[in-house]
Amino acid sequence: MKPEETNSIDYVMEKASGPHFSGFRPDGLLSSPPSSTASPSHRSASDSSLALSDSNAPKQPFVIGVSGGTASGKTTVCDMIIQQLHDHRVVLVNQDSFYRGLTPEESKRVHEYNFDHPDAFDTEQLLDCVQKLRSGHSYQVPIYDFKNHRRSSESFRQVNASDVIILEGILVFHDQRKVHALHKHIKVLIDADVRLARRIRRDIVERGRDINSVLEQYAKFVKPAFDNFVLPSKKYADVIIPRGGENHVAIDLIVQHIHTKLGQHDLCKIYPNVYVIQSTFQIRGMHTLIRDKEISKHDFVFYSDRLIRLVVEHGLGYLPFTEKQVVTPTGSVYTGVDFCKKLCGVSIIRSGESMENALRACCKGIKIGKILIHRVGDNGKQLIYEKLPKDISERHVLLLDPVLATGNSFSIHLNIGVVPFHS
Ligand SMILES: Nc1ncnc2c1ncn2[C@@H]1O[C@H](COP(=O)(O)OP(=O)(O)O)[C@@H](O)[C@H]1O
Ligand SMILES: Nc1ccn([C@@H]2O[C@H](COP(=O)(O)O)[C@@H](O)[C@H]2O)c(=O)n1
Repeated sequence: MKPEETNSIDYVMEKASGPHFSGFRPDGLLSSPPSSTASPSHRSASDSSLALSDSNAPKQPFVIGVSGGTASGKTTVCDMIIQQLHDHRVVLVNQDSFYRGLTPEESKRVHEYNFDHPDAFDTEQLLDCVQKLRSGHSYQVPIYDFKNHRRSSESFRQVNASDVIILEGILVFHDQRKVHALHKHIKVLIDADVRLARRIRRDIVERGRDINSVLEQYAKFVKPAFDNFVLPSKKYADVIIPRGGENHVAIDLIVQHIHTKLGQHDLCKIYPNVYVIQSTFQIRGMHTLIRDKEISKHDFVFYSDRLIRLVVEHGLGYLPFTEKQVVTPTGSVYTGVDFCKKLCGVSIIRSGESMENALRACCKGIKIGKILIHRVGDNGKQLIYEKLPKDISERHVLLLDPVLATGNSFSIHLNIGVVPFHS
């Protein structure tokens, strides 16, 4: 196929007559969405693309600290960030969960207890938690009850390893060891009178307090601790969010920044309908072989071909199918699927002939209208992105040649991508 034909996707689309898609999608028939290096388990079964990664290595999570005075809107801001990062695995760790439980003696004199002093927290345990999550382990986070000032003895909240860890609390920046564990420091600042008003309402409604005890505690402990411990760390903040959760602009900017840090160059980030096939040792083994400069030509072709077939087979699973019933030789009815015999476009990014041949071989019995080949060089991801057709979300399957990335950094993240149909 000539390079100029790579521009003819529009032509293929226009030529296509009638609806291309049946309402039926074969998602349920596919294996469950794989873990991707980019946004692993958050992809739903209805996400309609896949890509194959050869890197099982867990990425270092991005760790953010959000601090600020009591009732400044820290939790609200974190919730908003988490909502916007829906395509990533994000966990919130509240410093509050690590309050030490009061001894019976302390409980009797609770009005004299300073919950706003750093010693009120089990900082060692909090650091242990952050450390474990950073290194990819899950953690059983305590559940703290503000009404009786104790941790639950039976239940924990299981927090799993994630792409982003958000650590939230009044004194997150107080301990230097915590500060060092964080990649970004965010401070929520809001007028003291607004905070006090919100705290009064919250503590009465949610934390079982009365107005007098809230005001007394505020004057005796909360305000002095804010002045001594919370406010001074403002100078270490990377981002200050005035007006808390009302500040949508600041929150959007933070989310954008996190997206960037998590790897904007992943194809998955650019094309949200791409997802990653879980890499197996067998796949990694083949990638290892084809990258080895000592490999013989015969073996290179052999293993590349196997990889290519894998991606083609996966890609074809995303073509449009309709439900079809057949009668088996024993007379029973089998409900299966049949390919919608409508025109499809299939784009192949940088094809040696092997990819196209594998596709044609795999497509026997399926009418692929046209195969479009996008030739790109293999020496730089930028080139690959530029060459990707802009309309890949519509009406055609796009395959990335697994050999494409051999030897360049792009391959570490993504070797094979299939961007299939959108319904
Ligand atoms: N922008 C806002 N407008 C009105 N109430 C708010 C706003 N942001 C937070 N609140 C309320 O203030 C209280 C404290 O907010 P929260 O986010 O839990 O603060 P923090 O985590 O800093 O203690 C909650 O009851 C919350 O519903
Ligand atoms: N048993 C407790 C524990 C803590 N507090 C107060 O909670 C505040 C921190 O929580 P925020 O959600 O407001 O950040 C802190 O100011 C403590 O005074 C409490 O009242 N009782």
